[in-house]
Amino acid sequence: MAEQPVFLSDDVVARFLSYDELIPKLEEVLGQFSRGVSSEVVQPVRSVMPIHNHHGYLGLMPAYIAHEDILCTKMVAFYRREGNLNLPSTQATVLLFNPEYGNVRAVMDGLDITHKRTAAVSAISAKLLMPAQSDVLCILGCGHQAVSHYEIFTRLFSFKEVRVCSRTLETAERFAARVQGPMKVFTSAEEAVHGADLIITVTNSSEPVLFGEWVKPGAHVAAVGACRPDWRELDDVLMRDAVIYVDTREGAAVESGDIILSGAEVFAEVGEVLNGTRPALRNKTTVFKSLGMGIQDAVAAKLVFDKWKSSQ
Ligand SMILES: NC(=O)c1ccc[n+]([C@@H]2O[C@H](COP(=O)([O-])OP(=O)(O)OC[C@H]3O[C@@H](n4cnc5c(N)ncnc54)[C@H](O)[C@@H]3O)[C@@H](O)[C@H]2O)c1
Ligand SMILES: O=C(O)[C@@H]1CCCCN1
Repeated sequence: MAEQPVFLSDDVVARFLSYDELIPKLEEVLGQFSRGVSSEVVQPVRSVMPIHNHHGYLGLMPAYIAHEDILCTKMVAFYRREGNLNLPSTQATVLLFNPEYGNVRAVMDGLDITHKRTAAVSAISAKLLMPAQSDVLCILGCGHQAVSHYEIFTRLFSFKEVRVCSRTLETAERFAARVQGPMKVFTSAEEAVHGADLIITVTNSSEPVLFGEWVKPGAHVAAVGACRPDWRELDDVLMRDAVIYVDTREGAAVESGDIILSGAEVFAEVGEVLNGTRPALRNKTTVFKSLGMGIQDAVAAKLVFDKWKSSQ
């Protein structure tokens, strides 16, 4: 008889998921994905269904990684929260399967996985694309993703200054109280961005929050929000002037309003840069447009499950 699934709550997942193990696994799987051998890494573009009554969407993100025999799917609900900020903007559940039988081995809360793997992939892109001398980091948006991005970026790189700015001063100050470490809170996004070498956009805005004329030439932008074809975080000037990198070309062509509506051309997938088949143009202004991939959740879920299992 098939084993019964275990449920791993968010705090258990958080305890077993470390960036140190996650980052090399993500680099490996992003490279494999971009080699394009479809039988090795299977990941269809996620299907996304609207939840009309609540200004939300439900995304289904299946993935199979053949050589590691990982079969997984994440279900993620995400919302545009205009008014009630007490409601969460993202909820996620990850199912890890036994690929041979098809039964579910583990049901995991998917929030910590989503926060860490997204920040880790942005850090991988930054390692490849940010200016060699990067002194100033600027984070626009002060929610959950801002926290995980702050954590990993300040751990991996050393900045002379970290700036944050959100839609309201209150959310930026709440963020500053929540994370450990120095930062300057700005009330103007334009002032926060001025002179920054590395800019992370992690907002739930559907209108541009970052404008090309503010961005220092040669800077790197990791753009994490705007995951719908009619949502924007970046304006046309930035999209036109920068070299555009993505996690998946296929996903970007279907889901990224910044790419679709600006008509910008995608230069490369981050996996192609990791594989050495496309260059990292560090000296140019670069944008990494992140949308999130099921394979990223799959490698994270397997790490968590294996560690949990060996702790039993
Ligand atoms: N690319 C990926 O893999 C991936 C993964 C998870 C989440 N996301 C997306 O990342 C974004 C952030 O997610 P989160 O969980 O941190 O959300 P969150 O709701 O916790 O935080 C969003 C933050 O954006 C701020 N904000 C909204 N409009 C703004 C504006 N115009 N200027 C500055 N700040 C503004 C809000 O005040 C809030 O601090 C969402 O769009 C989410 O869908 C992407
Ligand atoms: O890949 C993800 O997990 C996210 C969830 C929210 C919307 C965008 N993509």
